[in-house]
Amino acid sequence: MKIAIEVQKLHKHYESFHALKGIDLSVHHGEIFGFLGPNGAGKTTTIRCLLDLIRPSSGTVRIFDIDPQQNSVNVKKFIGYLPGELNLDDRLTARQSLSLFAALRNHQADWKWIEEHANKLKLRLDTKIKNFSKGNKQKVGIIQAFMHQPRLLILDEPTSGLDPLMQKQVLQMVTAAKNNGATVFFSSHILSEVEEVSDRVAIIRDGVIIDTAVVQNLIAKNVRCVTITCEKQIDVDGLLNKLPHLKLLENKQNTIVLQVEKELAKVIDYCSPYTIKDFVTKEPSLEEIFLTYYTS
Ligand SMILES: Nc1ncnc2c1ncn2[C@@H]1O[C@H](COP(=O)(O)OP(=O)(O)OP(=O)(O)O)[C@@H](O)[C@H]1O
Repeated sequence: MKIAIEVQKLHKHYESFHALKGIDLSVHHGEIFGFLGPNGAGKTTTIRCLLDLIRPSSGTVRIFDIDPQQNSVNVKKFIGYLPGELNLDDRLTARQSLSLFAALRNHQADWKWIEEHANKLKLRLDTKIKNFSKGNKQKVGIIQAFMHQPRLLILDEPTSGLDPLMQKQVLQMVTAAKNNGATVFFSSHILSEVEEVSDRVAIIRDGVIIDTAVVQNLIAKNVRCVTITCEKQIDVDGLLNKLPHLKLLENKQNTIVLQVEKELAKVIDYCSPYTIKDFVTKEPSLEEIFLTYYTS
């Protein structure tokens, strides 16, 4: 398996604040890798270290086997990067901005591709940046990241500030890039979008990777979300004492919602004396699975 991004024991201190506490990551060639975490978890700090925009306190980064600290210019040539906060020159139009990005990369802009994608994103190329909303500026950032068809896309919250239709377009661009052979590393705190397009996902919280998993495996984990409604009020404390591995998601009047791994039959046995009126079980979304990581 070829590796596109390899990060080992990455630490970053901002003075006395320990923002990254030994991050290990390994992103395979040609995969879409979602980097999930709540605000302040360390996503942007990790991404900046990948691109050598900031230097880690310790640890190593390799991009296609190259150390970005040793070869920063070369590494950036084959990366398309969307920063979390993009600063564009207000005086330029979107078209002029994109021309500038192409010139900085010493790359001939592919205007057919740009115009096609500007259309899809409903971005007016001849409007000045100063007249753009936050979402439209984000679209310029997205196009500049993708437009030279880089081998590696590093996207910091690419759908931030976009409406749901535009978010979908961006996720389609991510998938199309993968289909053309690119590797995509993108951060997000929106679980559903990561679930939709990623092959694998890492969850970061407080500067620590708490899990890395294949999305399909996570979904296929034998975890079920169970909603049970009884005629009488269920003694939930008794249930949780008896089956301590259950996770109680909701408890409203005579209805409880549980995350259950193996104990489904025991839950039904326990609830039977309360006369079960309704019983629904479903696969949990990534959101429900990860909520347990975020809150535990
Ligand atoms: N330059 C800095 N100086 C001091 N602390 C910083 C600096 N940059 C980031 N931090 C802190 O490091 C932690 C991680 O920040 P980071 O921006 O990497 O998080 P994030 O996961 O990208 O969050 P968000 O989703 O809010 O963008 C936060 O607590 C943040 O306040």
